[in-house]
Amino acid sequence: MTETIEAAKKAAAIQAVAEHFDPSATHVGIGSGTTIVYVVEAIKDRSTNPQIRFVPTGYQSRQVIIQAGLTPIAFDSLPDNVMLDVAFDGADEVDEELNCIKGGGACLFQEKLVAERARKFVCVADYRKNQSRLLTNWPTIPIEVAPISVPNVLKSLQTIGSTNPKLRTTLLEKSGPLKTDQDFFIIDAPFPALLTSADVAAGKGKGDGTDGKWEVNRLSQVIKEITGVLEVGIFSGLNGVDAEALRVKEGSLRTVTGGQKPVAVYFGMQDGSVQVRKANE
Ligand SMILES: O=C(CO)[C@H](O)[C@H](O)COP(=O)(O)O
Repeated sequence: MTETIEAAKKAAAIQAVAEHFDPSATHVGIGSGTTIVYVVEAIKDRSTNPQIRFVPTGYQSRQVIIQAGLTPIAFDSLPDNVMLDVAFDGADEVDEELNCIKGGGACLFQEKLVAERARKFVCVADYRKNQSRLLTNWPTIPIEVAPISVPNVLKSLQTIGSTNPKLRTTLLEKSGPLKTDQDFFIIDAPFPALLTSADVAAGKGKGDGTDGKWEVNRLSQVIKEITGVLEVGIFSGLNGVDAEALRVKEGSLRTVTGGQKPVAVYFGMQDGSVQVRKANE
């Protein structure tokens, strides 16, 4: 089982890198988790530009870059006019519209910053993450919160329909809440499976939570508005390519339009094949 999963992650990583990593790229975002390790290995095999710099999404991600003999650069030292050519990351669950749940490994805030800064954001995952709706197999939405706000946020989440949101603790329960790279906490909030925007358009629900059902984007916005929430582990909205097109059209700031959704997700399957889900297909 573990061997099949690891082989699936590796196969997906190799194909994603072959199709989206240009060896002449100058700046590349690197996400967090176990799958990203295979992505970095594949990049290392292909990279020909000694000047290339890798932007990590946290401590673990930075270590993966360094251990591969590649050069990290901090997100906040990127010059204003520099976009990442591409960013790769894992995901905990992905729906039909390429909305993702992330944060299973307690990284989500820096992952979102990096995804939004990339011209192309590409996700790599194994078959367990491939679902038609979010919260099918993955049980909760990870939410990064300021420690002092935990009771308020838990109460607000219950008000909007999360049955039993919980503060994430370390594996050793006695050592208390798990801390993120920002020294914040993570709350894991269960909700019923989320509607896609197509579900709402097709009249399968309003998606505003009134009947207990939330649409992905609506839920993400409502959680983000709770005081004390730094970031929500739902990556939705536009993908980087569409966000860039809108930014150019409107002359607006990139961060206004977002760009958190991947342009493509590579799923390593149980039989060794790779299934690719792309935007606008
Ligand atoms: O969001 C993340 C970390 O917070 C990871 O990208 C996500 O949890 C996937 O991890 P893995 O590749 O180990 O399955």
